Amino acid sequence: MSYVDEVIELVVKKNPDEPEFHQAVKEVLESLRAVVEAHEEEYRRDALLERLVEPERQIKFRVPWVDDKGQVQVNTGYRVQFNSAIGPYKGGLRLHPSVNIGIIKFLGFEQIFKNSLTGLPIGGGKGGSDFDPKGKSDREVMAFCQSFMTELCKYIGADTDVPAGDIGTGAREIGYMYGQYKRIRGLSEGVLTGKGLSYGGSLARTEATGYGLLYFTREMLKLAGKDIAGKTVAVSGAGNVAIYAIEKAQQMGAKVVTCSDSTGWVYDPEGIDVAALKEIKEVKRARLTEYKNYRPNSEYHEGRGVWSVKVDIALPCATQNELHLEDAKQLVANGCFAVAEGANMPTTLEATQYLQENGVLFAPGKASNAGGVATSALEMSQNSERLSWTFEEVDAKLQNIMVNICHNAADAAKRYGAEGNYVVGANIAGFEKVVDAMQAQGIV
Ligand SMILES: NC(=O)C1=CN([C@@H]2O[C@H](COP(=O)(O)OP(=O)(O)OC[C@H]3O[C@@H](n4cnc5c(N)ncnc54)[C@H](O)[C@@H]3O)[C@@H](O)[C@H]2O)C=CC1
Ligand SMILES: O=C(O)CCC(=O)C(=O)O
Repeated sequence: MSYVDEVIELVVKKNPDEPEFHQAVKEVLESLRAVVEAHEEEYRRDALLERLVEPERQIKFRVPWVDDKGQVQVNTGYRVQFNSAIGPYKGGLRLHPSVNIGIIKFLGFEQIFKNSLTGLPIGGGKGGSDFDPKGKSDREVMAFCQSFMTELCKYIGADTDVPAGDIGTGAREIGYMYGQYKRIRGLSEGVLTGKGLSYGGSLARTEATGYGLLYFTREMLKLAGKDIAGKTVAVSGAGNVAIYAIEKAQQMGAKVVTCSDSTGWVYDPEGIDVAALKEIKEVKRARLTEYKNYRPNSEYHEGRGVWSVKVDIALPCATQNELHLEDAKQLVANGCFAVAEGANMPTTLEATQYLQENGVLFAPGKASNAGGVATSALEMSQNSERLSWTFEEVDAKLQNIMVNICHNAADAAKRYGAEGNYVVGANIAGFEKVVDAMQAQGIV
């Protein structure tokens, strides 16, 4: 059996009931076959892949808090510090009822390679809790965040582990967590990113993941001799990534006709009204059913269906495994020629394979959504030098980083005979730097 297959089997055996983690490991290791075969003796001797798939540390903790009725609630908190070979652990905190250790491990594993691709010195980590901020009062969210940080603060710091937002964790939650960290540790330091602008946040961090996705997509299309202007686009999700992806796509001259949340989706033939979407989701924290009040000619449908619309480009920006094989078939049948992931692992392995086999340009999230964490690293730099850069400065660096990631992934794919395959290219380019750092630091 090949070394790659042995390690995949080991991961499944050692981590039962963690299907998302298995999926992420499979996707990465299978695309690294050629690199691993070229260094097999050395990697086997050093148990390099076994070390890569084993988190350096997993922290799991109780999060008790009191709801508005005076009832004590108990959630579970997690932080997986996966790999610090190239820098302090870096990655978001997900607050969603579906969170479990397998989901945090898949996200932390992906984060290692994504962070490496940014070219900045950040290692991979991820955390979160099964707490659901939906429908909670501000006071309840604050009570949860303070309790969560009371435990988490023992394990993080500006030079050790720097969490940020993810699903369910936005500016409000980061603010409450930062306040509690400072109160307990007495340190005003860049321990979290995605902070508010009044206390150390970076301009353009809010927009960064969505904007970065479009900078990457535009470059990938350019390398294929295509242009984004004038194209029709389907976006899923209606959160931080989706909103700013829609905004930037429209600034680039494309028309985005869909968005979705966990209960339904919107089709707006005239193009999504971003101002309305921001008001519904960022201000009112309401459902997409409200969208029709702003745009009477739009349609709202219960359930899923974004991928059934005829578009040129698809940008999944909601959550993992939201684009299935049947959706991929429908997209191809409708003439879609590019799919770029804004979310983490939104496309199943079978759907990815089908899209690639049918000539669709496919950008994996670890490359195309890396603009968020890259800008978080820029926020860390600003915090360290106690300076704030302008929006234009940060945005220019972000554009540069996304263009570089696109070229590095394309070049790595070409080097290993897989021209045009951004999954293979991103995994190889991300892996090479991490492995180099791990080998240089000895057996740790
Ligand atoms: N916020 C960031 O900077 C980054 C986020 N990501 C990824 O992007 C994705 C979206 O994250 P954010 O926009 O930050 O979160 P968010 O909480 O702002 O929005 C998430 C959106 O996805 C929808 N959603 C969540 N679960 C769903 C489900 N099971 N079915 C359908 N829709 C669902 C929600 O209704 C919401 O519209 C996630 O996969 C996240 O890991 C990746 C890189 C950076
Ligand atoms: O900004 C960060 O540190 C983390 C972003 C994140 O969680 C992600 O890239 O998935």
